[in-house]
Amino acid sequence: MTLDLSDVTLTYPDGDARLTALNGVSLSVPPGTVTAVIGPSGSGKSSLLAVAATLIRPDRGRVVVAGVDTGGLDRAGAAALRRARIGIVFQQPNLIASLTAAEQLQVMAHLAGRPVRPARARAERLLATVGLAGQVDRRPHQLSGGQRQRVTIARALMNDPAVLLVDEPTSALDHDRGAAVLDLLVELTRERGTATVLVTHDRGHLDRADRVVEMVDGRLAVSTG
Ligand SMILES: Nc1ncnc2c1ncn2[C@@H]1O[C@H](COP(=O)(O)OP(=O)(O)OP(=O)(O)O)[C@@H](O)[C@H]1O
Repeated sequence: MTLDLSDVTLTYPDGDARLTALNGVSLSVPPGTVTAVIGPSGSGKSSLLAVAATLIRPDRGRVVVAGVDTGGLDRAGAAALRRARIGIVFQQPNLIASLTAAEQLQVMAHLAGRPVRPARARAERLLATVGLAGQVDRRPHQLSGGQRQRVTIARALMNDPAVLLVDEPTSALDHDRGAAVLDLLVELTRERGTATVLVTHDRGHLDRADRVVEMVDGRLAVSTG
């Protein structure tokens, strides 16, 4: 498995007590597959992604990314693993206003310590893959909402991640554009062999996923497919 969470428990401080956001969650995601995570607001979906992304360390349990047990990493080690092996697409396209689409991707190469100039060609290829061949030199304000989300998907793939974590990618899009973005994510997952986890409220698109799991009150309640 490319992504393995076993018996993960995460709590947050809550006044004098602790709030349990994840309660003994286990999830394994094979390469080249999409696991959709659904569940009510506050059930722990974003917390699950944050733990898988190594952005938050769980209180208990194991998170293994591309064969690396992240429990043994310090902050710098986790950040390096994240940059090299994990692609993240957030709900809102968090692009840098002053940079062109290609430059948004080149920054990722720079952050991973790779040379920026050769990254240009790779950025252009990836943008073409997500249907933005003609938009590489446009800045975010010159792109539609769907195009901006495509830039963030291409950016997440820039360093060839093993794990792709996607939080509500269609929430800002209408039905057809949302469907197109999800089709693209499934296609890229198959082509690149990423272990993809997709948090979504949108039950209309679930048939695209290989598996659907449901979070309820910090637990993985139902698993289908
Ligand atoms: N930084 C934090 N500090 C304290 N409590 C938090 C923090 N982040 C989340 N929580 C709490 O943890 C629980 C799970 O939150 P989480 O954001 O993971 O849920 P979610 O399923 O992603 O919700 P939504 O669908 O509304 O985004 C909630 O009760 C939330 O209030």
